[in-house]
Amino acid sequence: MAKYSVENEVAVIAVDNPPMNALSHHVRKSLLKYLKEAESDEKVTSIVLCGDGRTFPVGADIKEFHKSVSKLGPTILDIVDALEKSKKPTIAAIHGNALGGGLEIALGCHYRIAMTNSKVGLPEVKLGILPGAGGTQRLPRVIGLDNAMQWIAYGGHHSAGIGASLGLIDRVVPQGGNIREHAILFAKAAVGKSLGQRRLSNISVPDAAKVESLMAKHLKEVSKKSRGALAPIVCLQVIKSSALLSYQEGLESERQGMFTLLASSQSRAQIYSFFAERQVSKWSVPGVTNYQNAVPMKVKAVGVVGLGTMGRGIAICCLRAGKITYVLEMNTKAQTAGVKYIRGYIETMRKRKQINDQQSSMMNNALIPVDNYNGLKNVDLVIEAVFESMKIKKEIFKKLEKVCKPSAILASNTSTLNIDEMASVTKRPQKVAGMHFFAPAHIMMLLENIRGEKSSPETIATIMDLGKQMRKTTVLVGNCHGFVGNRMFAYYTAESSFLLEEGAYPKQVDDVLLDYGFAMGRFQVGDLSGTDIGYKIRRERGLTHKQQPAGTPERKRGDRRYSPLDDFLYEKGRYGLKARKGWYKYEGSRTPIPDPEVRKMIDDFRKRHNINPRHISPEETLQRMIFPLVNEGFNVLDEGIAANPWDIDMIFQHGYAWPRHTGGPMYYAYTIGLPQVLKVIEERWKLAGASEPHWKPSKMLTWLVEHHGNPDINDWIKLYKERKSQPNSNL
Ligand SMILES: CC/C=C\C=C\CC(=O)SCCNC(=O)CCNC(=O)[C@H](O)C(C)(C)COP(=O)(O)OP(=O)(O)OC[C@H]1O[C@@H](n2cnc3c(N)ncnc32)[C@H](O)[C@@H]1OP(=O)(O)O
Repeated sequence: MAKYSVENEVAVIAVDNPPMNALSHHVRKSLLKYLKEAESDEKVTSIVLCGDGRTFPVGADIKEFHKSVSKLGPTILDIVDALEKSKKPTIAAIHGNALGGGLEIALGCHYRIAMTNSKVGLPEVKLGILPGAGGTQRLPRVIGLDNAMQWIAYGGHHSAGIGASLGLIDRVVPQGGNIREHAILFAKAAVGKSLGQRRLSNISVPDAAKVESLMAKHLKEVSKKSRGALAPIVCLQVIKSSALLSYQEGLESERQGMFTLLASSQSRAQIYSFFAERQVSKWSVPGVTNYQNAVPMKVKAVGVVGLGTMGRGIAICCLRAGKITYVLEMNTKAQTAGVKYIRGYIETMRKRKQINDQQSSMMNNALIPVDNYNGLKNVDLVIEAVFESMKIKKEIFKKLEKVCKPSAILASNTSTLNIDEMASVTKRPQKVAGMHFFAPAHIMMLLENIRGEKSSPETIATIMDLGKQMRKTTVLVGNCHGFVGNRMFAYYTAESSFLLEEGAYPKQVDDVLLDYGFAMGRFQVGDLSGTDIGYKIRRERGLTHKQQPAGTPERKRGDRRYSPLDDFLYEKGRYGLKARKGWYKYEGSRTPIPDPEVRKMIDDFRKRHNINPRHISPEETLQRMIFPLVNEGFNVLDEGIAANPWDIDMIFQHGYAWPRHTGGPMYYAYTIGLPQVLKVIEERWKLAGASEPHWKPSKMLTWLVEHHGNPDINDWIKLYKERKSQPNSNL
């Protein structure tokens, strides 16, 4: 709804639709009604449009998309038109955020004033759509084509100050000012002034002459940054119309563009992702506890054990979240290097204006290096971040048990190992959990939190809350080898090496993944993170080529298929980008170049094993990489290791850079259709057999297909659990 009042001859229309004042159908109706009322009231001389509560409208109601209610009039465009056509000056009074359709109605107003700390932007591209209420045509007319392309094709939020410097915001109201009062004064002063040039649809695009070169520049950038995504490209094409066509023709092109994008599976996937991101914080452990009833502990001081790459990144996350951060590293050289890195990073953030001087000195003061376990006696929570070895981790947990106060939570940053086994060496298993950060920890958005069998509700609530304070997408999962992300990802990696054995080369596989939308292929990523990482993990598990007793078949571990190609690569000193050679070679830049030496290694291997290389199609490559991972995703759901398919999808989007426009592996499977996915998995299982158990069709996937075909992704868990809980379900 909206609220209407008249103050000192100024009509004030305040949108009132908490929490974000989204422009839902009932809001649009009420807005248009009050606009007409203000227009026809002779006592009203000008009109202010604002938001009640937290913010100016943040856009269309995303929940209405793909539903018939979104089409019910009046549309946002009807409101924008009414505001612009008004004979009385209209002023948008912005506080909080004016985003998407919210900014578009502000663009319909003749003037815009904004609080200094408010943000403006057209982020629709992130939902796989475009600004559909004239924003693609008005924004370039006011801030120029180049800026509008940048704003719309990337969907960033911008400060009111930037908006003012580009002519979008007419006045910035300083901190502490009352936006409504300022707007009323502004509106009074605007009465009687000509509105002709204030109507943005009347003016022309200032840098229209540069349209072709700007198009080329932005198209190149978006194709690199959002590979495979449709929306940024359609946005650019539609913005181009603002420079070449009349306003009305441009609007028609916007309408067509919106139609195309709304019909695409990409917009559905991105809208799903928007809600999934928010949904994961509403965690629950069925029958035990959930985000609403568990109370987090207050965490003032955190300890980080180990100052390697992970420890450093985690310490930065803790400092940024305002924690006193004790970093324990007993090796003096490693400690000096680690502390230098952290302080250097704080300085970089200050220089980039991500933090101010005061925040920088607070973070520096809060960083406390210690060189023995006693130094951790006052912390509320410790995160162990040492090498991935159960033996070492257990020793650390025993020491922590002795020195840390009884209330302290002991967490491990393990990426694969059993949390319960670590908890078993302490007297406080209820206070033990996993906090799996992804490298580089201070950059990657994901935190995969692992609840142990005995983790208490308070412990779970505390690690989830800490993730939120670190501004990470924080997902709660259960305990098993590799948890959710690495357990599923293992099959993606394994299949990629099997593809090399059978006929593909690294670039061929990577190209398919790039076409799918990944920013980097599997082998490029391997080189970037270092081929030594995987090797050390396999060595810890006794799997590497060199650890096998004589006579062990090269391509088997136990009764399972194994590809030793990754081991051979490492043993040749090809550690990846840092060694300038890995799956690719690197000559003076980070550009991967296919290397004949790697090709020979693969060819020799095939000859030794009498493998006749065959052509592997892009379709087969993609299916072989993604479907086993999806199949394992269903096992993970079946076992309750992940609570919902969107938990898995968020792990992959934020931890493994899975292309957002596909929604993630589980949503992608839903888009393809579960019956089709199952068919491929079943065919492969027949071919591969017991030595490749990752192709064994998941019970949950099979049951869903048999009984429901391709049910809505929101119903998977409900349908399956209902059936599973029935007696004699055999599930
Ligand atoms: C013919 C078509 C014509 C015009 C089309 C226009 C297209 C659009 O306008 S699309 C929408 C564009 N706007 C956005 O994408 C902004 C979306 N919102 C956000 O980015 C954030 O919510 C935020 C405004 C930056 C605030 O962030 P934060 O403070 O972290 O709050 P959240 O947890 O994100 O949100 C709280 C709560 O509000 C729900 N919500 C937010 N925005 C919308 C929305 N536009 N529509 C519906 N619901 C929205 C969000 O889901 C949260 O709900 P919970 O139930 O509490 O999880």
